[in-house]
Amino acid sequence: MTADLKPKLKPPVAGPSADPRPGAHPGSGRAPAAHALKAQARNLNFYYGPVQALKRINLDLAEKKVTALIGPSGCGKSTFLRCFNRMHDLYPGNRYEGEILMHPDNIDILGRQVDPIEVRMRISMVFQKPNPFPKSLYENVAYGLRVRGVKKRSLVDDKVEQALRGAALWEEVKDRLDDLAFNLSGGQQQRLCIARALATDPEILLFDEPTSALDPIATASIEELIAELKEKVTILIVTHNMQQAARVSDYTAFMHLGELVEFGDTDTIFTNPKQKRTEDYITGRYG
Ligand SMILES: Nc1ncnc2c1ncn2[C@@H]1O[C@H](COP(=O)(O)OP(=O)(O)OP(=O)(O)O)[C@@H](O)[C@H]1O
Repeated sequence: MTADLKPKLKPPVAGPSADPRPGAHPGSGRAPAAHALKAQARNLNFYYGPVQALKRINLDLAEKKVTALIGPSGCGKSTFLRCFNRMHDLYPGNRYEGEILMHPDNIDILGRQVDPIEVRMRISMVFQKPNPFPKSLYENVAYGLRVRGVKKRSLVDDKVEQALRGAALWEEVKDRLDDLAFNLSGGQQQRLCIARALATDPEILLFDEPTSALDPIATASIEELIAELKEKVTILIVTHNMQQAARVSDYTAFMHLGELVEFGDTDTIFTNPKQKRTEDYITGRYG
């Protein structure tokens, strides 16, 4: 554990669930006991000032698996995702209730004493539109390391190469690391943002509709990359594209009006949902 992330000790969490039926109740998103847990949202409420955007969300993230968040526009997917790296702290009036426990440390990452900057090192985010900094490729990837105070050039070089390899971009850019990031194609820029997110060795990667601004070929390469990345990291992805959720995820959570309606393994959610609202959504009856 990193020293800055001071643990707020909680009683040990006794396995994923006493209830073996994932998503058996609205608001219950428990991963099957077969998988280790990386994080758990517990009774999570979130408010934008007076507006409650998340209502008692309970969701488990299985370690080194991909969990997709689906649901109609405005249901709270991005709001939920952003709780995981404390993005909402940047705006006054936003308020969390409940917990997000990160394992194995069992730390509540929403705890006041936990440094949000350190949370963002361990839980990195990739946004909808590629958003590289107006800097060189090298400096984009090195950014998080510099924030962490890593100065040794050889170490930064190694980490930058490792992250670019991890994002399947190294071979394309290794001879032009000093070029401006904006000179890359959209798909390359998104992979650069993934490399930037990987450079600090995060344990969880958050993707907020990472391919919605990309063409089908670039989309396919990001989806392939997600399949490779889950060997190393736990992934939570928001997507509007249900085929994408079905292709890339192991688990799917369906949200509606700020609630978690149903959670389960992706095949089951798409072929045999238990809740009518889920079925209506995946069959295109609304949303
Ligand atoms: N900054 C904000 N201030 C007030 N309300 C907000 C803010 N951002 C989002 N909301 C509200 O919170 C609710 C959830 O929004 P959110 O963006 O999380 O939904 P979403 O499921 O990600 O939607 P989309 O699929 O359209 O991106 C919506 O009712 C939205 O209007």
